[in-house]
Amino acid sequence: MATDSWALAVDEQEAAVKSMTNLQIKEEKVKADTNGIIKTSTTAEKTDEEEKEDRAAQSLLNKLIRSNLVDNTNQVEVLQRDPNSPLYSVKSFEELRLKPQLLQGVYAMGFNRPSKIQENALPMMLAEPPQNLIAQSQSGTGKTAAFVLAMLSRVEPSDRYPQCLCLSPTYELALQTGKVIEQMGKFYPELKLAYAVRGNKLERGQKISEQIVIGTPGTVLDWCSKLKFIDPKKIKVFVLDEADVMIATQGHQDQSIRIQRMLPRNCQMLLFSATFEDSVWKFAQKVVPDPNVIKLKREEETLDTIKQYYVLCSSRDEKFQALCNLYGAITIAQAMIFCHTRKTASWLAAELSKEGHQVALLSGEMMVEQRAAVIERFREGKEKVLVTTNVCARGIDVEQVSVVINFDLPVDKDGNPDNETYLHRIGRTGRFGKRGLAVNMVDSKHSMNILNRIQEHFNKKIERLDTDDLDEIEKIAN
Ligand SMILES: Nc1ncnc2c1ncn2[C@@H]1O[C@H](COP(=O)(O)OP(=O)(O)OP(=O)(O)O)[C@@H](O)[C@H]1O
Repeated sequence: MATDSWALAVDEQEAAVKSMTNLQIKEEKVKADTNGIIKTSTTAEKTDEEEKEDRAAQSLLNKLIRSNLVDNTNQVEVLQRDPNSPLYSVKSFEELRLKPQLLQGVYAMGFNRPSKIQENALPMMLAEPPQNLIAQSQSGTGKTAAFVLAMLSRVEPSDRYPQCLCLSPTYELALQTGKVIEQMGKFYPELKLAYAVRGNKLERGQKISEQIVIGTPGTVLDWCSKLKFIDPKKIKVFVLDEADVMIATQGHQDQSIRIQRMLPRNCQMLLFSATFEDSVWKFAQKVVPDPNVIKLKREEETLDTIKQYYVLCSSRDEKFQALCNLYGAITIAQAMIFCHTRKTASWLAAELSKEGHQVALLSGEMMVEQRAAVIERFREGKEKVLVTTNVCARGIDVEQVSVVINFDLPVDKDGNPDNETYLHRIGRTGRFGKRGLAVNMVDSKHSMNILNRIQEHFNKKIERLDTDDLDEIEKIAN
């Protein structure tokens, strides 16, 4: 499969960033910090809640760091457009009767069997006549691979015009999906892919010959209407990926609907989303007529297998001291330390480094690629401790983390306990029956009150821990 040279340049740039050492990143951070202190503290003093959550960045980050499927034991929920037609599901890729080149591509990617969502979604997407589908499941469950397989199955390589159109919310996400298309289609040398993204300028009056086009709504709309590079009437498969991220971006929703209106009636429409709020569902119904619907619930997080403690302190410095006392015990495994603000996270990482501990800092000020590099190193165990803020670490799964320290307890913007975040931070440590450890730092009456309310909410006792008592620390670590 051919790749445009500019796309290659982006790849190279990305690879260069990925290969940056953590030291470089840390040095950059230090520079940024020093500048920040001299200049102003406005960015540093923002709380987590004030930081605008950037869904596209979060989604890209997840894609960059993910190397395999996330585990999910929930049942897939299927709502058929025609409830009387038989429901097919497959347990192997062979059963799908894919073209041999495609099956080869699937195996070359190391896939042995379909993921949970793929078991049901693939037969539906590949059925004749084509059926429309709305699918929702959390990130990392195999949605991208599923629709890429559907597009590659429907495309006719000898026809030299666009037949499949895929919309992504951002330039970077489009490139990531493009990579999957290239990997899976690598035994199809005649198949070509075009990127309809800003900066990819074509000559006016040109018609593109690539069979698959992936791009962002604005540019795709221009290519279909104003510039007429694509004849929308010839599109057989239309994919709208990351619908929840898409509608969070101003203008994308309208542009997507306008594109969809130009497509022929018999074009297969597929929409994917990691979450399914009402707004996403309304949008999905506008762009996908007569859909089948597939949903896979998130894996539930529980506090059952987690030992929870709190440490009573009277100031931030005392919290730091308590953390240092605990340090030996927590670094037996890998630990994540959560702070409320970027400023505290930077301070804490710097202080721990001064003590000679090797820690990684994940901060909202970093570029997505830098963040991915930090997480990658942490996953590889190059650092055993990761200091971060909640916004930054939301949705990131690092399976081997078994210790979570709440340097600051999670609170919402009104200062009330944020139980959901507490569960999400801690719950991940005890997954798949593994035992986990959570330590909460409490430094005021107010935070003690928050802790009590968290205990009440989950109806689980959080034990007091004395970090000066070495025997006790030893006990919790084992
Ligand atoms: N059947 C499979 N067997 C093994 N690995 C798979 C399979 N399907 C997908 N994967 C891998 O699992 C990871 C997650 O898959 P994919 O990116 O398709 O998930 P997703 O649901 O689209 O996630 P996101 O919402 O973040 O885009 C990828 O590394 C992908 O290569």
